[in-house]
Amino acid sequence: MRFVLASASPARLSVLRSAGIDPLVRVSGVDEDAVTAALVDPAPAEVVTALAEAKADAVVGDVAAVEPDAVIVGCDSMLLTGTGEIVGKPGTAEAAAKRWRQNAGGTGELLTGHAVVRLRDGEVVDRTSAHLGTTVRFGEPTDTEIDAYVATGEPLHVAGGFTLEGFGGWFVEGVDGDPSSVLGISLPLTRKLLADVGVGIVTLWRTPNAG
Ligand SMILES: Nc1nc2c(ncn2[C@H]2C[C@H](O)[C@@H](COP(=O)(O)OP(=O)(O)OP(=O)(O)O)O2)c(=O)[nH]1
Repeated sequence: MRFVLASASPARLSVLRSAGIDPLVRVSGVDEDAVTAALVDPAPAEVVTALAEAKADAVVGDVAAVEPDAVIVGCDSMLLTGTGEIVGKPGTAEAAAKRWRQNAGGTGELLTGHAVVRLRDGEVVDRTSAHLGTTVRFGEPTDTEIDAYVATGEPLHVAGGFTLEGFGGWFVEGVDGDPSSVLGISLPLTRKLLADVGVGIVTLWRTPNAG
């Protein structure tokens, strides 16, 4: 059975590879704004879960044609700020700097939606989804540090404008909860969701002597 990651995220791919999975990557190209706009007064967790489901569903046809027996995993991460705002990737240097000035010294909750779709003989036979929140405690970078961090370009393209394991790590005091979920995919939650559709994660691990 093949593990399919319906994501362009290098972080998600790295987390999975480090944990013994060599996914087939299929980028969904989902219009996240359109999916979100179709939701009626959604709670933040509903937004990330709906987006994860849309991403997984978007690649079912392509995957079924090449891997009729597969599990497809889609994810979406956003930051629920201390002021109750749900934000994605800053996209610009100005937005990233502003995000850090607002985050500094406070906490936020990094929400990651997860969706799993199981294919057998090219047909969807099961699906499940859930979200996970991880509390992030932000440090207090100086203006000089914020400017330098933004100048790396890193915060522009990640949810909430920070990373745990990259340049952002200097400015994150800690997390309460699953750190892999902050990187973009929760390993323990994905393990549970795979079990819910009858797939044991250890059956998907690369064999020890694989090249
Ligand atoms: N390396 C790293 N990336 C992070 C961290 N926190 C969030 N991210 C990344 C993971 C995702 O790539 C991105 C969140 O954006 P999305 O969930 O929309 O995924 P993305 O657009 O990257 O790809 P996708 O929509 O799944 O094809 O932020 C972190 O601590 N470290």
